[in-house]
Amino acid sequence: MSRLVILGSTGSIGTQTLDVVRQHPELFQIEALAAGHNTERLAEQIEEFCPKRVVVADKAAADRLRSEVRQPVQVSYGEEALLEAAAGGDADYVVSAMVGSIGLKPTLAAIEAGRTIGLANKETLVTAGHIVTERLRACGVTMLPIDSEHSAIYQCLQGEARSSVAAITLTASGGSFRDRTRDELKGVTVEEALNHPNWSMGAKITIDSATMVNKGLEVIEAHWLFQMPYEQIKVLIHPESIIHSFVQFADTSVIAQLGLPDMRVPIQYALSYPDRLPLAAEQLDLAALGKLQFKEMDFARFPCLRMAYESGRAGGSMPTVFNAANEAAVARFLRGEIEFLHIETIIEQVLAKHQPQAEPGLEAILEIDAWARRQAEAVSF
Ligand SMILES: NC(=O)C1=CN([C@@H]2O[C@H](COP(=O)(O)OP(=O)(O)OC[C@H]3O[C@@H](n4cnc5c(N)ncnc54)[C@H](OP(=O)(O)O)[C@@H]3O)[C@@H](O)[C@H]2O)C=CC1
Ligand SMILES: CC(=O)[C@@H](O)[C@H](O)COP(=O)(O)O
Ligand SMILES: [Mn+2]
Repeated sequence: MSRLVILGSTGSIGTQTLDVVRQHPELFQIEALAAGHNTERLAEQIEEFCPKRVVVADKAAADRLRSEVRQPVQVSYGEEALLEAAAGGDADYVVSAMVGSIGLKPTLAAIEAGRTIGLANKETLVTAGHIVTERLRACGVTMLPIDSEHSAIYQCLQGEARSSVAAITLTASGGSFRDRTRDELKGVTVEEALNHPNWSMGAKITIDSATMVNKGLEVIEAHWLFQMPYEQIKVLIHPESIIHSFVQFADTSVIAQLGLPDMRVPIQYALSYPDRLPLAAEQLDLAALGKLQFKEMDFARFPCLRMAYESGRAGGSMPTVFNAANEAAVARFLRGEIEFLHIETIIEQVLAKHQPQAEPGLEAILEIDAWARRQAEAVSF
């Protein structure tokens, strides 16, 4: 029996993680749940999964939740409580599925406490990859990828010598605007941007997918997860999201992982690794699909991917700035304050203003993250 903490339980990944738990009650038990403000959904999760403790973002949410739940559960709020939930209790596994670099500190707390990590929150590795990987090594903790591309690569690498890997390729759907020219991106609405062709995900990652920032974050995530130089990390457009990613080996062999776009597959793999469990989900039918398509990545069409590679290669504090500027810009777009194309302008301007630091510690990372957000908020159009 594995005892789980889910950070971000009310989100897209959180609820799908609970669906996996629902399918295997004999294997997984919920120790604690953490969420932001969606107390209605959290109350339902408490009723069904009986966690010992739950944490929400602030006092108002905690008060609301206390009035909504009938069964005994410890309800607390704020950062300290979040870190305690990530590290405390009898849990052995923490699913890191909050959105944004706010997930960094609780993920580090879980690592320090020796919990196995299932990582959906890619911003954690992008923001502080050098710190997270050093802490994983020092604490002897395993981190299993949940992000679909990284889970695919992880699966393709099983039993393979790292020295035989020539390159890894992350596939990209192209996002909500993949059939539009840059000219046609002027004036697109939030609603249009949130209409992902293949995946149903939270708002922030769906916008990231449309700007190709998501793939950029994933390139940096792959660099840290697989200790792979950027020259060996490639991106290919694959509109169907059936091949979740693939590895090319020295002997020219290619191993890919395929499946319908269903995040419960990589989530369950991360929870059950190294075993594979049955999952009540639709089967892939290649004959019914008939064909799969691929297209070279166009870096001029998607400048955010170019900026992500540049930030990743520069290293140090640059990926922190890339991520934080994007988070603030996406929030502004979702609030209706800026145009879609302003997201990339903001990232570019904030990156240009930054004085890079080579090996920032955690305090410096948090300050740089906050600085980049302030700069991104201040860009006017
Ligand atoms: N969705 C997907 O298919 C995939 C997602 N990912 C990554 O997984 C992560 C989560 O994505 P997704 O599930 O789509 O996002 P969602 O927006 O659907 O969910 C985010 C979760 O984080 C919680 N949260 C937000 N702010 C706070 C806070 N201040 N304190 C505590 N909890 C907070 C939300 O709580 P509440 O809603 O209650 O406020 C919610 O539970 C992201 O890093 C994303 O990039 C990676 C691959 C695929
Ligand atoms: C499901 C998942 O892992 C997402 O990160 C997904 O990859 C988004 O799709 P694209 O970024 O390929 O549009
Ligand atoms: Mn992904």
